[in-house]
Amino acid sequence: MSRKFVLAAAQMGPIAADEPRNSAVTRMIEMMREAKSRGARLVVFPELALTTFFPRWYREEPEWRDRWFETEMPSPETRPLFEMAAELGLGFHLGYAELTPEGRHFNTAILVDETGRIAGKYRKIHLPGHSEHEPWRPFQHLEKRYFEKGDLGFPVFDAFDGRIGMCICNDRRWPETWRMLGLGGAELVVLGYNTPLHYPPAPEHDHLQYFHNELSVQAGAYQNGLWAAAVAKAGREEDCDLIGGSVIVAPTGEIVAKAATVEDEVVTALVDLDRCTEIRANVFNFSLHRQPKDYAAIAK
Ligand SMILES: NC(=O)N[C@@H](C(=O)O)c1ccc(O)cc1
Repeated sequence: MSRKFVLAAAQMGPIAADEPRNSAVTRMIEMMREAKSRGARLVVFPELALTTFFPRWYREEPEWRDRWFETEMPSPETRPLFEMAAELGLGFHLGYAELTPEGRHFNTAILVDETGRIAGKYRKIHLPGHSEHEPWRPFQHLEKRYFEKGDLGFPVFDAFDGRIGMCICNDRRWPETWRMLGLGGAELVVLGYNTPLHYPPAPEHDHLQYFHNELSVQAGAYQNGLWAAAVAKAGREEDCDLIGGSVIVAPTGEIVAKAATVEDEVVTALVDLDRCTEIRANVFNFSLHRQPKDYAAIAK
């Protein structure tokens, strides 16, 4: 049985603060049709894909925070994505802000299969930024204020005839994320990001933002012998420039597709999950070559 399929990365341009969810959903549905017309089986949307990147603002009112969160999935506004998935036979990955019935807030991503069923969920573990207002910054990065650390670990799901893992944005910079997913048997890792071009704590690194994105994703893919798709919300969003550069990366670490704009843009690649063994049976054959007894400090 061939385990080749077309994977689509659906980069999104900016979402304005006053852009309603149904507008973002309409943009996504258009990209689902585009992905399907190119033969895709799975389309990957960014982190927090339904709204603007609200952690850039400090506001104390709980009602202000909660308006960015989804209390159900699907909801009346997001159901069209699920219906389109089932109609087209096209799975998707979606990042959104999740408010649970118990009142917990997470930065979440789901994997939806070709029948429109939720096949997996992940809640972001490496929350970046800060939790208090820092007025010296030109914009805030308050993920540590508005979200709780994810509580689901790094799960890997059986879907698309393979093993699929997820992570979210800042998680991609951490080798532990990729190794946990690799140890879970992931053959494809999908993720979305909102990465500002300007990094206020170390502006001398601003010119490295695209490089660090590729460096992290290519290393994660190669060192664990898996495919990866990293998908941006990009462009000038409410006076904050976000990088584009969405990529699909092979288990060899090679970039096989890359977005060229900072707008809504679909890029596709033919992904053969069986190619993971090129790496996993050789240089990164975990059972032959890993030395976990010497890695104790990593888990402390
Ligand atoms: N949404 C994210 O997780 N974005 C992060 C990233 O790109 O890794 C990030 C981390 C620190 C910053 O000051 C800004 C952005």
